[in-house]
Amino acid sequence: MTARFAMHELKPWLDLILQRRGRLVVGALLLLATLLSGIGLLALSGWFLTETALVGLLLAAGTQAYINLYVPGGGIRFFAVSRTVSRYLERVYNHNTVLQLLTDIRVALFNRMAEAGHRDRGQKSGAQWLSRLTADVDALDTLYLRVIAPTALAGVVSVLLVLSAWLLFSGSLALILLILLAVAILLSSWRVFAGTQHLSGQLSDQQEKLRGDVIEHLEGFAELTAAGRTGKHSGRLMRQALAMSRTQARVDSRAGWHQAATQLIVNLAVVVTLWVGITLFNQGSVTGPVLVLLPIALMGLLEVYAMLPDAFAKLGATLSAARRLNQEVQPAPGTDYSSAFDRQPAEATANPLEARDLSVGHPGLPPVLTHFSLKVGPRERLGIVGASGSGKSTLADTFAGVIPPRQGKLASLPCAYLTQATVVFEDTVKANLLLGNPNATDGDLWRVLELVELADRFAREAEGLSTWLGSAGNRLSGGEARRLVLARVLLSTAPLVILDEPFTGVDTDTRGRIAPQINRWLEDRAVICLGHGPEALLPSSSHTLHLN
Ligand SMILES: Nc1ncnc2c1ncn2[C@@H]1O[C@H](COP(=O)(O)OP(=O)(O)OP(=O)(O)O)[C@@H](O)[C@H]1O
Repeated sequence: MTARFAMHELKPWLDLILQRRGRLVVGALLLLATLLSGIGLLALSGWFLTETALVGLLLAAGTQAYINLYVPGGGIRFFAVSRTVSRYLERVYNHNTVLQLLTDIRVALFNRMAEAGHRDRGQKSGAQWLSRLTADVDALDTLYLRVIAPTALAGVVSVLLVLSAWLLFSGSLALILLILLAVAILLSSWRVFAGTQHLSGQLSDQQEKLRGDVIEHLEGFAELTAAGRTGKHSGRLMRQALAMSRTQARVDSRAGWHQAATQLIVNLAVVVTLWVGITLFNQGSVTGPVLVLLPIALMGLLEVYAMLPDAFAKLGATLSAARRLNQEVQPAPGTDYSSAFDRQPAEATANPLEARDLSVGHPGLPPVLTHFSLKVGPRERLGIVGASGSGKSTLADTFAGVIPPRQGKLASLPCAYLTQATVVFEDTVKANLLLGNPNATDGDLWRVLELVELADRFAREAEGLSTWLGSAGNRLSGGEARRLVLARVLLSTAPLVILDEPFTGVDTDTRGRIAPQINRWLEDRAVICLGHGPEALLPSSSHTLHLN
């Protein structure tokens, strides 16, 4: 990846980060104050020790000499205190900034994902989403604190030390230091990035894959155990983990070598400065204490240089994170069918749903149904039946606006949609139901639970409507979970209701009792019900469409 391409991937996120440039500048100044205090402390202590040693030698030789202990002593205390205080403030302030950046990035990401439409969201596993929304976002939020601020700081402090060398020592030493420090910065930043970018990106992909596979392993543990495959499966995970740690070791080794080389160059700068200083001292151009001041200050510079290789070794992973997130927020080419989908306000159309010459299908795949036209009138009951794979759910997803139509025109009033998948959120019964209608009262919730024959089930629980349903509703049976999500959809007041296989997992007797009640509950609304056969539908379908 070229530098320009790298910048292109990072640009939207950098623009976002730079919106807080006031905080970034204050944070960088606090970092600078910490570093300068550290360097000041080292340099002044070195100067002071040398001065006292020289005065001691003079006194021992019987020569009269004196030293002012108070001014340098006060300076050393000042730097010791300012270093602690600025370090503390810098940590608190910059970590606060990073948390604010994290919020900005998450909010921007969610907004842009919402703008980009639904697309093929369902094709990614939960683990992949977890990776996108945590690891990838985290990689971006540390960009400022790990990469931008320390690099800028290393540059500024290096320039200050070069200027000091020029003023205190000589122009030629300043030139040599300028070259050595520039090489050190390039080596610990750009060279590390160039040498680890590919590996670091690979590492981030391996981490995402391993995380997903481990979650899948845990989720499918019962099935794997029943099939006697846990050993083989975990062996595969171990091999993946091993490959990942090998990549990590290669990244660390490259960063380590560059770190060693950087330290060598800075130490070389120290030796050169000392050597030039001794020559100048012998010529009487500098005093002994000033001679040690600059080399020790250069050693203090190592503190910030040491941070760079590790940060730049992770930059490749940050770029892959940015690339993945950019893909998430941009509509994929050829999948923007927004013009074909027209969700009109309730009063704009007489019919809750009208489809004309519609083609439906999943992005990137051939359409499942073509030239499909349909009108659903107010209070109409339409049944759609078809064999497995005939395209019922794809059609329902299109009607509900989850996937855009491939061709044709679709106009629809707002709808309540019961998908084929039973999705129960890790929350209470009440919170799960209120998703269907946030204005529903507790009385409404009990009524709809009564309708789907779950009221007794939750009335028996000590917590009633506040009963916690566990991860993915795992405290419910399959049929109970289905009836709960059905209740959620029934609570909605949308004029159109789409029910995809509403009774999956519900026994025939219960289905026979609750289906007529659902009919009455939805009396005023249009209903599209989809299933494999007529028995899966609501009993009162006014007509039934057959898909092949
Ligand atoms: N998320 C998806 N991405 C890509 N293809 C899909 C996706 N979901 C379904 N398909 C494909 O689209 C076709 C229609 O599937 P769909 O789920 O609409 O059928 P269905 O009639 O609802 O089947 P079933 O009764 O088994 O639920 C199938 O060939 C299926 O493989």
